[in-house]
Amino acid sequence: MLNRKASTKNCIKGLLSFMRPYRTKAIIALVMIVITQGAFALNPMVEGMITSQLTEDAIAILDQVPGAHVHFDVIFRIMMILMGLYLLKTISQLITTFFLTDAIQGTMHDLRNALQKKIQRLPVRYFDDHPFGDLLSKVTNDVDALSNALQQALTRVFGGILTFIFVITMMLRINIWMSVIALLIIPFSLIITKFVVGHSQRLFEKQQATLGELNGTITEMYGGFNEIILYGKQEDAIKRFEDVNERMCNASFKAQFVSSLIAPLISLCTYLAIGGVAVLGCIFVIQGVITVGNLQAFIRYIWQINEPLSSISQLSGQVQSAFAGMGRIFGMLEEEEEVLENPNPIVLHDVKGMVKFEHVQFGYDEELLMHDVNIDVKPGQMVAIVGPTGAGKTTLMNLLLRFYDVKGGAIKIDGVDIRDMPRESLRSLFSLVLQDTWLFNGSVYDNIRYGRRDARKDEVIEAAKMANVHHFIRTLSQGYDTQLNEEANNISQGEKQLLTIARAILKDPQILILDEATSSVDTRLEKMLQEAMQRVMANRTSFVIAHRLSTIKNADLILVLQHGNIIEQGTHESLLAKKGFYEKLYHSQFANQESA
Ligand SMILES: Nc1ncnc2c1ncn2[C@@H]1O[C@H](COP(=O)(O)OP(=O)(O)OP(=O)(O)O)[C@@H](O)[C@H]1O
Repeated sequence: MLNRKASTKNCIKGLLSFMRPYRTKAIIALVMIVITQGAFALNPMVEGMITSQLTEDAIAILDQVPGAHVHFDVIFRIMMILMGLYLLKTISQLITTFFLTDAIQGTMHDLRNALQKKIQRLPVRYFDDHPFGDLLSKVTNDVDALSNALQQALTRVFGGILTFIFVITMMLRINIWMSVIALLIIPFSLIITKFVVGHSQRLFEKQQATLGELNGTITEMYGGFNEIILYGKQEDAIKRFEDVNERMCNASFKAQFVSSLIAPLISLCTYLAIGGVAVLGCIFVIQGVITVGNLQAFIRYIWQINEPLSSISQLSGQVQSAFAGMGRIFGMLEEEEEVLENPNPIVLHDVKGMVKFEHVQFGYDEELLMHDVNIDVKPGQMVAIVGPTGAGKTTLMNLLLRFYDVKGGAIKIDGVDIRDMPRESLRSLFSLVLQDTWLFNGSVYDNIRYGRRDARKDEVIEAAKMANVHHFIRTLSQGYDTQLNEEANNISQGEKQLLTIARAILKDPQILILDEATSSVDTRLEKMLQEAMQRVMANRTSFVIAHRLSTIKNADLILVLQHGNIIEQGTHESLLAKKGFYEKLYHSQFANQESA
């Protein structure tokens, strides 16, 4: 499934609703931008007044007009006004940055929180089609792109528009014909920008694609670091990397070079306009139509409109990527969430742990994987699930946890359909001990306590003892305070599993789901694991995806799965006596453990 993309209208509506709590700050920032640009536009005019005054005084002195002198008092007053304008511009710019940054970062903070909350409410099915890297990219890169564009676009686009309005007004006040020449820059700049952006866009796309390739190569190399060394492929790896890196360098050079042509080309137009205005302006000064100061101010105005024009291309790229990011962000926020069908959900109390699958039908897509699954588990029973790979063992557990909904029939716990229970309350009945143990960046203590947040330290230690992991933890440099790294690769697979068993014991769930590790561990650890598993399973309904002979032999009920359906069920002895599929599976998968 592709990423859902929100329409531009919905993106803007969504963004405005996220910005609403910060509207006062945003409005203050916008008003400050108006003041900044106003002050900016007045500067050349006032500077020109000084020049005009000085020229007037100089001419009078040269003409030996009686009483002629330099009017320092007037010049001083104008300079005071000028200083006031500089100060006003600086202060309003500072206030703009403060309020705008505050409003934008607040909005981005809320947006990231909303995305995170959304991820928690999305059905598990959503994650089948949306890779982790993609979700990560939405919460980080897309939000960042939006934040940068807002920060830049709001000040520069809004500021740029105001500059145009103010500056053009001032130019027209000075002289209409000079304005016509100066404003010719605008259409020429737009033509140049369109032409260059058209070319650079394709080059940037190529650069992004090569960047993706480069990232992919790096991820692949670090992911398979051990294998590359093992097969002696370091030279190949370096060569492949160098090849992509070379292409990246070429692509980036072309994209950057072509796009950087805009600013000098627009400046060239500006110089030509200045040339034209200077010639015409001098004639007008000689004719007394305008003052020298006005001519000076006019030339400064031309430079003022050059700046926003030159930054159009840079902004257009940023705005485009922000819109792309917004489409993905708001598209995800529009995704359908998990819904609870029953308006009056039933919360179970004093759960006994009776589990029933009644004529369950299920398929991940249109095609059914399970056609008619019936299971009846009594409270406290240990159920072993066996079957070849892809038979549907994990799927059975996914249905029990309601990660997916059945397409027919029902699953009941203590006689209540799990669809009638709130999802959190259903899932709180379970503990999972999986092969792919999930430990997070934090202390050993925190990792075990994840099973029950309010557990005391002595309870955590007790659970660790029950899980046979206490002694191991004591051998770690900082005991329970030892930090596990991100992938917990500073401890072994078996030890990780013991820690998750301790977590499950601490939670004391009504029902346990356990996926036995297929990888072999040393005999001592194996024995510790076995004992710990026995303890955690005692007196509660447990489902074990079984890989060990001892498990199937001890099971109260064995479910034999093939192609998604339960083809046989019973105890080890009864199933062996049947001489059916289980017997074959037993001989191929389990019997060899007898001799081991
Ligand atoms: N999220 C999913 N989307 C689509 N098909 C899936 C999904 N998960 C599993 N399947 C398919 O459903 C079938 C049963 O898979 P399941 O993971 O339940 O098997 P399993 O018995 O647990 O296998 P294994 O022992 O290898 O873990 C397989 O054909 C698998 O390809």
